[in-house]
Amino acid sequence: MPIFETQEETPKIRERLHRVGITNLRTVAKINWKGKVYTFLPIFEITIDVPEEKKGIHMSRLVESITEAMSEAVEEEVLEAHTSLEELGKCIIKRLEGKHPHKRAEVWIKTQLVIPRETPASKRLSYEPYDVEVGVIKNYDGSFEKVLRVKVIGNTACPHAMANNNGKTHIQRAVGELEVRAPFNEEIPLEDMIDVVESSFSHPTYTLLKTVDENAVVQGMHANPKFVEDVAREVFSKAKERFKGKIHVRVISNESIHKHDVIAETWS
Ligand SMILES: Nc1nc2c(ncn2[C@@H]2O[C@H](COP(=O)(O)OP(=O)(O)OP(=O)(O)O)[C@@H](O)[C@H]2O)c(=O)[nH]1
Ligand SMILES: [Fe+2]
Repeated sequence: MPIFETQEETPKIRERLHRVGITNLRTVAKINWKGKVYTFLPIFEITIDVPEEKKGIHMSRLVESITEAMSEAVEEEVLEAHTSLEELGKCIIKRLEGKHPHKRAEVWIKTQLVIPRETPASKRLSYEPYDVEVGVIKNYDGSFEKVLRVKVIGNTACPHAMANNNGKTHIQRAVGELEVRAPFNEEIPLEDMIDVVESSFSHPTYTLLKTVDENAVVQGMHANPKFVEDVAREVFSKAKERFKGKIHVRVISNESIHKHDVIAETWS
């Protein structure tokens, strides 16, 4: 049964589209992260451009590029294939080049990193989850850039209430987001980006807290009161110092005394 390649027809309305493809695709990815193989369950978005004279793209070829990159990893036991999420993204685009003509491509990988941490007082092991997103973009000129995003949950103790209530204050969880956009070969470890955000709150949060650890967090928060603006400024200045690229910071504090949140955002 012949297949009619309707995608190859010329559309009635001739407009170029910069991003067409697959989003919300869930699959598995194995990454050799510093010599240890980790399994991720990421959500992928993969797009290419469509020229004005083409009606559509051959969607299945984008999925093939992802699944083949995965199986290549699994078969070759991921010892050299993908040493980072961005390497995996670039490998998928390289596979796509052999499958589907295009000028511009993007692969976005959204997942969680779980990093072992020590609790502040009892020094127990606690596994801390962080949302991360890696975008690999092949521009029309063939250059590759990447966008790295981390989202970290910390807390803020309000300095204003503390100054006006003999040391008593309101404390809330806060979410810090840091994005760095840089040329592909720039060395920017996601875990360093996470450290920059996590060290800028009144205090980090932990999954495991024994009473002695809880005491340390409470003491630490009160000793380090921060506005949402203070957290954003600190993340921004540390990120500018440590990472070469375009920096974007956004901090939202889930205020414990309001039914709304407060936000602070800045970028280079
Ligand atoms: N361009 C386009 N494709 C769609 C759309 N909706 C579904 N499809 C996809 O069309 C795909 C099938 O077309 P192709 O990918 O070209 O499959 P094929 O022609 O058998 O495979 P090739 O020989 O590699 O071209 C399926 O994966 C569908 O998901 C849409 O809105 N636009
Ligand atoms: Fe096709």
